[in-house]
This record gives sequence, structure tokens and C-alpha cells, in this order.
Amino acid sequence: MMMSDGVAVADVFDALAAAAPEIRAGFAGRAGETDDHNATGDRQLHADIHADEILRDRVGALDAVGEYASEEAEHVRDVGAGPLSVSVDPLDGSSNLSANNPTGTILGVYDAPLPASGRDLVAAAYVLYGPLTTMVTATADGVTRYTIASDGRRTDESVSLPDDPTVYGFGGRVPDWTVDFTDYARAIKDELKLRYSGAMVADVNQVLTYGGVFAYPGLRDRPRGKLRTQFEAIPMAYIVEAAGGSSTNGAHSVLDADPDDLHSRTPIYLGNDALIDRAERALD
Ligand SMILES: O=P(O)(O)OC[C@H]1O[C@](O)(COP(=O)(O)O)[C@@H](O)[C@@H]1O
Ligand SMILES: [Mg+2]
Ligand SMILES: [Mg+2]
Repeated sequence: MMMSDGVAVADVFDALAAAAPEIRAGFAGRAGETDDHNATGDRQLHADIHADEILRDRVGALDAVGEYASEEAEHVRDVGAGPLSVSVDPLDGSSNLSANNPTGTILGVYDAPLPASGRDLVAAAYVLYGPLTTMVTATADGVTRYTIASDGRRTDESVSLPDDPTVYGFGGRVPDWTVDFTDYARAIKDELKLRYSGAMVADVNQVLTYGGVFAYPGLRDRPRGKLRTQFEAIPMAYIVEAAGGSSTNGAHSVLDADPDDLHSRTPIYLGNDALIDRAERALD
């Protein structure tokens, strides 16, 4: 990453931090569904659209950003002549809103046009809308967690994955899991504590906080699982790897994924090295 890219990435993080209180303030009254579906067939909530509009306006306005792509829009949008491309899942786990459970925003910054490989990622970040609003950013220099006050003020601390794993969270219905993944899950459940919120950001954030493993596996009738390669898997894998952990799609690091379709899906397993090695062996 060039020095000028470093400044540009900081601008993207600042735009995300500025958007976060605004996105959160827009949750009230927006948990309902619209009549529309996104490119992967999910019914869009008013809150999904609202978060996307805020991010598109703020991130798309930056000089350094040339492309903006969202889970909520079919095509990549040209937003200027800048060298960076940004992918966003504007509201991750948005169906949690009706139960007042956590949601998030996931963002990836690439120095290549989208769709792009995980190896083109230069930075990634997520925001967690929990009891507090926190933003976790990752670059080649490491991982930082910011707590964002409603007036936008931020405090920060550096983050690394704890050595001793404590928690796990696995997505999908158990009867839909493969035999190999079911065997792996059975062993893990005897060792770690189940914590699953149904929002990837919250579930990965607790792995980063306590150590452990998050997975949304390939399913019997859906071998690529549920989570989106570009918008969810690659940025979250980058953050976990930058914090000292590992990622796999079952065969290799999620960062080796090179989606040719912007909205493709991938199985994903993230967390402490030893747990991810075991997942790879179990799924071999
Ligand atoms: O309800 P399930 O099948 O466990 O799926 C949960 C997963 O789906 C998601 O909610 C998908 O994200 P979106 O809300 O952005 O579509 C992830 O956050 C989460 O990991
Ligand atoms: Mg999501
Ligand atoms: Mg989403």
C-alpha cells in the first residue's frame, strides 16, 4: 500500500465512522420490509436501503473512491476517478432489527476494480450496532477497535485474537449441515460455549473478543452456504487474519477467493488457527 493509499483508506474509515450514528438513528421505524428483493434474493428492509443510501453518499463522495458496490444493488456503481473500490454490506443481520438484536455494517477497500480477489484488499472494517456502536478497522498495520459516541467522538484500542478460544457460533439449520461439518461441530460444542446472534458482524466480533470460531458452512443442498464472498466473507476474513487468526472456505484462505460474480456466496470458517486447521481437516 502506498502512503497516499494510507491517507485515502483513513478517509474511508472516517466516512464509515461518520455514517454509523446516522445509520443507527435510522433504525427506528425501518424494521419493516419493502416490496423489493436484492441481487441474492433477500427481501430488502427499509433499514437496508437507508443504510445503503447513507454509505453511498458519504463513501462515494470521497476523491479516492472510484467504485462503490453494495449487497443491496445489482451492479458496481462508478462514483469517480479515484483508485480505490469499496464493497459494503450496508446492514448485516438486518432481520435482527425486529427482535432488537445486534446488526452491523461490513466494508472492504480494494485497489482493483470489483469484483476483486481477497488479495486485492488493502483494508477492511465493520461497525457493530450493539449496546455500543463500535468500529473495527484492519490494515496491514493491524486491527483497531473504536467506540463511537453519538456525537461522533471516538476512543480506540488495538485488537488481537486471544490465544485461548472460548466461544463458537455456527449458522444454518443443523439438519442441513453435511456429515463432515456435523462431526466437527459435535467436537467443538464439547469444548467451547455456544454464542450465536444471527448477525455475522456480532458473531465474529465476539470471536475477536473472546477467541473461538465462527462458521457459516456449505450446506447439503447449498454447497456454497449463505454468506456473500465480496460483501461479507472477504472483508471479515481479512480482519480476523490481521488480528492473528485464520480463515478458510474449507480448502484455503478466504482471501484467496477471486469471485467472478459480485454476488457469489462462499462457505466460511473464521477464528483461532488451530480451530480453523481442524475445520479444514474435517472438511477435506
Ligand atoms: O439466519 P441464519 O441462517 O443463521 O443466517 C445468519 C447469517 O445471515 C446474515 O444475516 C446475512 O446477512 P444480511 O442480513 O446482510 O443478509 C449474516 O449476518 C448471518 O451470519
Ligand atoms: Mg450480511
Ligand atoms: Mg445486509
